[in-house]
Amino acid sequence: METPVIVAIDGPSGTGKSSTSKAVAAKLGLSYLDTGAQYRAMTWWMLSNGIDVDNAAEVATAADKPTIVSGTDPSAPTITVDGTDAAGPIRTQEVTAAVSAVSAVPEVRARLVELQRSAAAAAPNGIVVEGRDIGTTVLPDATVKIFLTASAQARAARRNGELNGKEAADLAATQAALVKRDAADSGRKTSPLAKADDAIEVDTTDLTLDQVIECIVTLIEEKRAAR
Ligand SMILES: Nc1ncnc2c1ncn2[C@@H]1O[C@H](COP(=O)(O)OP(=O)(O)OP(=O)(O)O)[C@@H](O)[C@H]1O
Ligand SMILES: Nc1ccn([C@@H]2O[C@H](COP(=O)(O)O)[C@@H](O)[C@H]2O)c(=O)n1
Repeated sequence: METPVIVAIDGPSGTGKSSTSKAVAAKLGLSYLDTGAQYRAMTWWMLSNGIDVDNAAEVATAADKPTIVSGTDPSAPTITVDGTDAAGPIRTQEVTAAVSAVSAVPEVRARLVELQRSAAAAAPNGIVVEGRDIGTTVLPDATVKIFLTASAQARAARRNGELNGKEAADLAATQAALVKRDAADSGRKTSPLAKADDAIEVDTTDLTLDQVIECIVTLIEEKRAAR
């Protein structure tokens, strides 16, 4: 049997990590894990349980309380918190605004990194794991490490495109929010958003999603062939 392939995909917000990772995993028959969804799930639980997310000590004490379970099928990824489907609630603005503070707390990271490593170890054919510190901290021995980037303008336009005219989104405000979250994620002490030294950087600004997927599938296949 072939050795499972472990793919780490990191990068700032809105660079295409989720869309790309799901498609690459589906194409190659691998599992898929969205670690951002786990930090969001932890944040949602904190907000729902009256924890002051700006009080790191309070967050640290509560970090081992919620039971967070991620389903790793790339065609139907799931996330539950204490048995409740959290896929919708973790995408609210309230959670997005609070998640960087919660994810900066070392006790939160320790708890979730353990879950992430267990998911990778349990994936029968291998896994694509996306986040901010997968290549640097969670899976430093990953077979392939990718660091996705894109200009802040392109990322904001992509995010606004998701709204399909449902809301009159202000492009400048979207961009400012993305840049603010990236700064918080890059500036924290524990496992900041960073490119691993051995990661391949792919600038997606002028690439279509299909081109990015193809590029990463090719990189993985080349690595596999060379093993
Ligand atoms: N290369 C691309 N060209 C155009 N649109 C793209 C490209 N890649 C992704 N998108 C779109 O950009 C949006 C953001 O992508 P996605 O959610 O995959 O990014 P992300 O890096 O996972 O974001 P976050 O870190 O905030 O969760 C989605 O609407 C997606 O369809
Ligand atoms: N490995 C990771 C993944 C995510 N985070 C934090 O979660 C936030 C939400 O991530 P999305 O991918 O869903 O946008 C992100 O802004 C980080 O604060 C993390 O710390 N480490």
